Amino acid sequence: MKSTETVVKVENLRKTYNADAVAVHAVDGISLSIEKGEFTAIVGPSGCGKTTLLNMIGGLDRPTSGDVYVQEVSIGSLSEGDLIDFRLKHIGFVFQAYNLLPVLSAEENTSFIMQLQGKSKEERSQRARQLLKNVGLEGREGDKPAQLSGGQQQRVAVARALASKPNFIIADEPTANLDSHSTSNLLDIMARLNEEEQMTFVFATHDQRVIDKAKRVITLEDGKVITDEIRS
Ligand SMILES: Nc1ncnc2c1ncn2[C@@H]1O[C@H](COP(=O)(O)OP(=O)(O)OP(=O)(O)O)[C@@H](O)[C@H]1O
Repeated sequence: MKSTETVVKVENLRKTYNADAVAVHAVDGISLSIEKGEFTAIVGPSGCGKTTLLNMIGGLDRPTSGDVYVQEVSIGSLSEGDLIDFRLKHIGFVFQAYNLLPVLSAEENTSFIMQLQGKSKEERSQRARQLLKNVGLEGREGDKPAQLSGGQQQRVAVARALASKPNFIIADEPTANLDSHSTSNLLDIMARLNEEEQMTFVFATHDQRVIDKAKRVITLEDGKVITDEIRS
């Protein structure tokens, strides 16, 4: 039997918003595990809780109750400062809007997290260049985001997410702003990183092209998991 390594475990997770005095159960009692090497899509209609779930898994938002374990650390029990350090080391993020720093070059955007981690200039530069090469951006290291297409910017965001050698990458609607050519290029890169380096990806997506590539599809409705399908 294939051995598995759990990278994320979610236990009875809930997030309730009380906007306008009406309780919205954005995530309503979800328990699941993500294993190393998964390529998982979280899907479901708008408002079903995908982003809220991902934000709690990534430690960007705190649950109302329940817990998230990353590499067996209960991230809910970390102080704000420790959580920031933990995220930097263990979790990579790719967002719909790329979120690159406009004044920094592709290489500087990629190496920024390593700078926060105190890595030497030489190590940062070497790794950033290698990562940009891996996402097909050799020769564009000095370009600022405005000089790159949306697809190229998103590939810088993937390189940046990989920079800290995270345990997994969370990608919230990463293809929402991309044309079909850039989407297929980005998906091929992420699938290759998944196959060759066992990098674990968790997507929130509406995009059928992402869903078609996923090895596991978790469907949410009203903050609950309604199906969890592993594909062979
Ligand atoms: N900060 C907030 N304050 C109040 N309600 C919120 C907040 N964030 C999310 N919600 C509500 O929680 C529910 C889940 O939202 P969420 O953004 O997680 O859904 P989603 O599945 O990611 O949607 P989409 O596919 O449109 O991005 C929605 O009803 C939303 O209105």
